[in-house]
Parts: sequence; structure tokens; C-alpha cells
Amino acid sequence: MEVAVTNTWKSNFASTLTNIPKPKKAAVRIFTVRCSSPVSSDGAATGLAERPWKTSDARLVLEDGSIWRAKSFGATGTQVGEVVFNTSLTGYQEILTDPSYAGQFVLMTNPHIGNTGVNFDDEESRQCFLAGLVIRSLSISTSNWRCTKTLGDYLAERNIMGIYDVDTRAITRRLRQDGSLIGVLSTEDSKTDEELLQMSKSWDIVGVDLISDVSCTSPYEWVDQTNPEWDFNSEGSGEVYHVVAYDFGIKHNILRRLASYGCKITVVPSKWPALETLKLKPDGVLFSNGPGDPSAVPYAVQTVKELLGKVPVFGICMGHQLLGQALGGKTFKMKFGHHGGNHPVRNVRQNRVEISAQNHNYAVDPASLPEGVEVTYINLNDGSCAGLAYPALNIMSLQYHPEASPGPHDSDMVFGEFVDLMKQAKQKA
Ligand SMILES: NC(=O)CC[C@H](N)C(=O)O
Repeated sequence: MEVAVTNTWKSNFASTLTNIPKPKKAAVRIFTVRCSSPVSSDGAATGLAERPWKTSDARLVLEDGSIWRAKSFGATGTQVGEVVFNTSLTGYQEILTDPSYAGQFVLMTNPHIGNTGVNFDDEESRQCFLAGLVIRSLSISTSNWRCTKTLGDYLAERNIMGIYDVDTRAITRRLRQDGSLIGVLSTEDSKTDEELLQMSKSWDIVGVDLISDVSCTSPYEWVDQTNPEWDFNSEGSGEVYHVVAYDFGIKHNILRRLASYGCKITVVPSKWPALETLKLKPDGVLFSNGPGDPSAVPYAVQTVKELLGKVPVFGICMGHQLLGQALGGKTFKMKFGHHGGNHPVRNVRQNRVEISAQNHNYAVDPASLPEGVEVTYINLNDGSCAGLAYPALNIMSLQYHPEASPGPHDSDMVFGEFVDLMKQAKQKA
């Protein structure tokens, strides 16, 4: 089979690379011509000048047969995953440590990444679960008062592959047109393009339980609140409400926000039985975000079902999708999902627009939900369901990330609404 080769080099980015001479204008022109020619891989047939540096040492091979040559940083090896693009301008460390990205390559559409390095405070989980990072330009300098390490060193230590000097705009346009694609990232010369293509074609993210790999294995208490210096919203309710949080791949900032709103939190693993949760006598249960296909985790849907109506519940992202299924609704895979910190949503109850942080490839089909379930938020980019409520059973959920990290804080007050839901249910009991 014929494999298309995509040249990703753009001469005007040469100045952002380390330890290489800036090409002269004439050399760039020749190089561009040479690279667009399918004639030769070593340049001999064209008779054109050799480049004085190596232009690529990694390949991203997509299932559609396109090959994207790039430079590697972080770990080396070969890795398969689904490629999604994220439109956030900042917050790459939070994105790297969001467990919902397990099984995915995150392509950042913002072209300049790595300039603030990484720090101790911006971790959203205990490790990086994503398949790899795809960026246009890796910052050659790292500067921030909180910085403890460069992005490259951080990824290498965590065994995560990254590539740069790749045309992220072209890949994004392809994903927008054709939908999310499976890809294989490799730094191994011994693997042929055809082998990598076959790998990408024989792997799928649909139907795979990715939650089991990212969830904690035993329950624990969470106490950390948002650093008061950065907290802007929570007043606390005066009373302490006990929340059991199901860890399907939970982001730390969900826990910090709940703690800042005055909750005592017990985090439990994804397979923690509903009965054991009820024994803890919680005032509320949170179903967290998490990676992959909600239809691949029927055990989690069953747990949600067993808790509905017994205790107020709040679902975030994967938790929202599991709630949708537990209520009898259907979830479906979107074309390329929503990943970024700039998604407008309409808060239907308050009739206002909030800018939200999103990261999901699946969505709940609101038409499949039973009577009495309200759509509380709508994504204004595509009209998809961004939040649900079922007041009769004290259920609320959001398809997106009110805890931000990274992203805007417009929807932060939903943590207060969850506290109110617990308060009202307690008063009625
Ligand atoms: N952030 C999340 O919880 C993601 C939910 C789910 N994995 C999806 O992609 O739709």
C-alpha cells in the first residue's frame, strides 16, 4: 500500500531550535523544493545541497496513512493512541496530568509550549497518563518563578513521548475534517512506515476500560484546599458535608474546590461497591472525570444506578456520561470532541453564557433521557448537552470541567450548588 509522506518543515521556525544554524534564505528555498519532491530520501537524485542538521527523528503515523516527521523530546520508543487537539493557550502541565487523556496524544494548537517549564503545584494527578504530546514549537528557554524543571526533562522522567517541529495546524485541520484519528508515534528507525500504519489501524480506543488503569486502588481522605492566595470564590457553607468521590481518573482541582467549599472528602476507587459507599453515610457522592468510552465500564454505570435517589450526586465529565447512562440515556462518540479552555456554554437556568474548560470525546444524547431530566447547560459551539439535572433524585452533572485547571473559572459556583443540594437533602431527611 502507498503511504503518503507529509513534509512538516517550515523554515521560519528554524530560529526556535537549539544548537542549529539559522538557514540562509537560498538554502531554505532549496530545502522546501527538495522536501516536496518524492524523488529521493537522501537528496542524491535531486542534486540539491544537504541540510547541515537532522530535521526529524520521530514519525507520527496516522491511521489515514499520513506520516508526519518531527523532532522528538521526552521519552523515546513507540506508542499508539488517539490524537486529539487542545485549544488551551496555557496550562500544559495540568493537561499532561489530567488522567482523562489516558490513551490519547494531545496536540496543542497553541504553537509555543514549554516556556514556563513545570512546577510542584500544577499537578492534576499522581502521574502523566496520556500517550504523548504533539506541539509545534518547543520553547528553547524556560522561565517562571515557580519553575522547577524543563518540560523535556519532565516528560523524559515520566516516560512520556513528545514531538515538536510538526505542522500542528495541518494535523488539526485533518482531525476537524475527518474526526479523531488513531496514530502511532515512534522514534525507532527499525520500524517501517507500513508497520507503524498497521499498528495504528489495529488499535482502537472505543470499548476499552481505561479507568481501571488510572483510578486509585484504595480509599483515602483528601484535605488540601485551593491555596487561599489564589482562591476567589468559595466562602464555605459553615457546615461540613461529607462527600464520597469516585475516582475514575479524578483531577486534584475537583477535590481542592470541594474542600474549599467546606467538604470532607473520601476518595474511593472506581470499583468501590455502592453498598460500601452508603455505609460511609455520605451527604453526597461525586462521580469524577475519567478517560475513554463510558460504554466500556458497565460496572461503573451499575454503581451509579445503585446510588441514585439515595444520596445527592454530582457527575463531572465521565461522571456526567455515566449518570446519563444510569438514567437510561445513551452516549455517543463525537467527531473530534471538545478539548480546550475556551468553550462557551449556556447556563440555561440562569440564562447566561459561561466560558468553560472542556475535555471529552463522548457526549450524552439528551433525546434519549427520560422525562424529568433537564438539560441545564448547552455547548454553544455545537449545541451538544453540557449539563443535566434531575431534581427529583437530587442529581446534577456537567459535561465539562468547572474546576478548570487549566481554564476559566466561570462555572466554579456549581460546587456551591452541590453543597446546597446536600444541605437541602439533609434538611428534608
Ligand atoms: N474528561 C473526561 O472525563 C472525559 C470523559 C470521556 N473520557 C470522554 O472522552 O468523553
